[in-house]
Amino acid sequence: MEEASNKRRTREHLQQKYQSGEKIAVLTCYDATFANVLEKAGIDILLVGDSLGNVIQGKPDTLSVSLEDMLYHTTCVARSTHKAFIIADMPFGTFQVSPQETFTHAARLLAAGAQMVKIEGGRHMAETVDFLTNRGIPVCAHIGLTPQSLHQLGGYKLQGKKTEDAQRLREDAMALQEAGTAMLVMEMMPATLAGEITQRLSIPTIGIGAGSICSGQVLVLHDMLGIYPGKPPRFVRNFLQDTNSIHSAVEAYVQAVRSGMFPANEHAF
Ligand SMILES: Nc1nc(=O)c2c([nH]1)NC[C@@H]1CN(c3ccc(C(=O)N[C@@H](CCC(=O)O)C(=O)O)cc3)CN21
Ligand SMILES: CC(C)C(=O)C(=O)O
Ligand SMILES: [Mg+2]
Repeated sequence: MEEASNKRRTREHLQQKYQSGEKIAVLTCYDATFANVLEKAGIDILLVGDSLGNVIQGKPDTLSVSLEDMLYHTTCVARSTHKAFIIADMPFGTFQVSPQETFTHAARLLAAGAQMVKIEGGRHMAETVDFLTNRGIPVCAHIGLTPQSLHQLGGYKLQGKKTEDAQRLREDAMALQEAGTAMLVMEMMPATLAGEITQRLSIPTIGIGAGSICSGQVLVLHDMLGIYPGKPPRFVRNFLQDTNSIHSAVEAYVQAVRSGMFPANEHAF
């Protein structure tokens, strides 16, 4: 019934999927043509990620992606879709200063067509999540490997390996949920830790390099098509190599996420 509907997906649709135990399939998307393919292939959520700094702009990291960049790509994705749920990343520097300033920036992303914004960070972002949530802006939080903290973390590395780091991530997740977070991305964390957090929370979790127990999965589109240059991270699977079109590759991804076939142990930590 839901799949037949031509209306824009809402948080209620996602909540229904989450409660029925159906896995949520997410991919990043930055432009109109791919957005159209992804929507037709049944992707639940299109994430306009700040990974566009790497993938679209050819930068070494996401740190210099601007709000204007995010607004432009969010507009492209929103304009060309009619039912996909769209989340936009808040880029580095636009959500750290104050909840008030963050609201102003997040409101622009919603005006550009996003239904939810994503913010990197743990318990220290709880106040901002609370502020936005109470003023009409749903927030997805992002913990574990938070690429915007590259220089703080010392590289794109697995997070939560030490007992005390794992405990901090558990507490971050609880604090963010408490503050009203609608969804939680967990990146590059041990599968057992991400699974434990998922079972403890009452909001959907979306994993990337966080094992198969999460409520859903996300990958960077160009990674799962095998066209991003360089050695892909361990959590990436190339879905294009066994099919003959991008549409089929994306359908295979949706199917693999829904059936629990992706991620396999080889993609997890
Ligand atoms: N194309 C692309 N894909 C991504 O997943 C991605 C981006 N860009 N840009 C922003 C961040 C950066 N991310 C990254 C980048 C590198 C690794 C990586 O090299 N992982 C290694 C392990 C490194 C280690 O533990 O020391 C791996 O083999 O998984 C992981 C995530 C995830 N995000
Ligand atoms: C990989 C996902 C979670 C992301 O934040 C991005 O694409 O920017
Ligand atoms: Mg991002």
